[in-house]
Amino acid sequence: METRAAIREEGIPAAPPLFELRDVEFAYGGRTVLSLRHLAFPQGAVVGLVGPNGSGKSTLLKLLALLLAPTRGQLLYGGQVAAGREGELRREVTLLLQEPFLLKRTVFENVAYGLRTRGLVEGVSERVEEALSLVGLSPKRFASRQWYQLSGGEAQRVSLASRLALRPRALLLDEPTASVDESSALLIKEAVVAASSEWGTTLVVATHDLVWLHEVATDVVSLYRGRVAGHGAENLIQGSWVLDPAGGLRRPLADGQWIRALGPEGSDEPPSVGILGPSDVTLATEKPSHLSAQNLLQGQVTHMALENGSGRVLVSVNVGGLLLKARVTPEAVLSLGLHPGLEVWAIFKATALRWL
Ligand SMILES: Nc1ncnc2c1ncn2[C@@H]1O[C@H](COP(=O)(O)OP(=O)(O)OP(=O)(O)O)[C@@H](O)[C@H]1O
Repeated sequence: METRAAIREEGIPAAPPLFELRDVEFAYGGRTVLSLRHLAFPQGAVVGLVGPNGSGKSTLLKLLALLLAPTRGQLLYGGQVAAGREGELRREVTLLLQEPFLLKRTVFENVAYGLRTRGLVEGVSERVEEALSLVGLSPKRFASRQWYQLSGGEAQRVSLASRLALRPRALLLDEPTASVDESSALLIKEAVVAASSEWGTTLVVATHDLVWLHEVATDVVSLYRGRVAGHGAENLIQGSWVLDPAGGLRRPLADGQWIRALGPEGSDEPPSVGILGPSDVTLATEKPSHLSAQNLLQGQVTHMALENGSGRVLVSVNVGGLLLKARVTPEAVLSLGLHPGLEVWAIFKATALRWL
């Protein structure tokens, strides 16, 4: 079956995903923190990893970077098992951490280091200059600076430049803009998107910058407690689910409204997180008079972003302090006159909520 799925109609074999995880588990000291049945990252894709703190994003990136090995299951790279090929693959895959790590040398030496360790002798200066320019650092002004003569944002950009200089096949980024100022963040985002479009670099980015992510990502993997909660902008509705006297479950919102859901079958304990797909949420600008859906929540549009993967618009609505995302067509945005600040009704069925 799998072989057939990998063959396109015209008989040309489809390229295997750059990374593929099959029944992968990872445990720290006996505690399983990742459990992934199947996950594939196509070549040239821009994949976002989202999820609350501790959901396993960094651990997954370290597995992809071949810095950790699965406790169980298989990681495939380019269709072949990665185990045993780590040294070779680490030349193609590079990970940028949240905190910049620089050698105690000049900017030039930092960016050139990886090229030299890979045996490149010719054209090192050109590659360093190209990489520095990509992250918005003038080679003239910065190449000879020492590592301690940089701001946090500049240091992170040098760190990124040292990876871009390698023209990696896969660039893995762990919250690359979390601890830098806005202008550095913009330059970092532009540089990684340029790497993807110029060299076809596969990007996997863990970030809380959802607006940017939905603009550039071809797929968004939502993690929760080490499992895939869904693809795309899933709403993870955590905490405080209680039994509803009218049946099912309900969760209070700060403004006195309630979300209603049907509980997972066969469980006496209220679950901790409900998953609601943004396509299951409908928006209305007037309160509907006839309604079969059990959830009718009043809120305010806070922001809107074009979702690169689907061509739809993700509309974030603040309902009683909870940010709920709805996926709507561009036509619906126009016909409803949606814009930030608008009061709307978010509508979804109690049965639309899934449980992890
Ligand atoms: N070195 C470690 N030793 C033991 N447990 C760890 C280690 N690193 C992470 N963990 C645990 O593994 C789980 C997943 O952590 P991970 O850092 O991958 O999550 P994350 O989604 O990247 O979180 P954050 O958004 O806070 O960076 C958490 O429960 C965390 O406490």
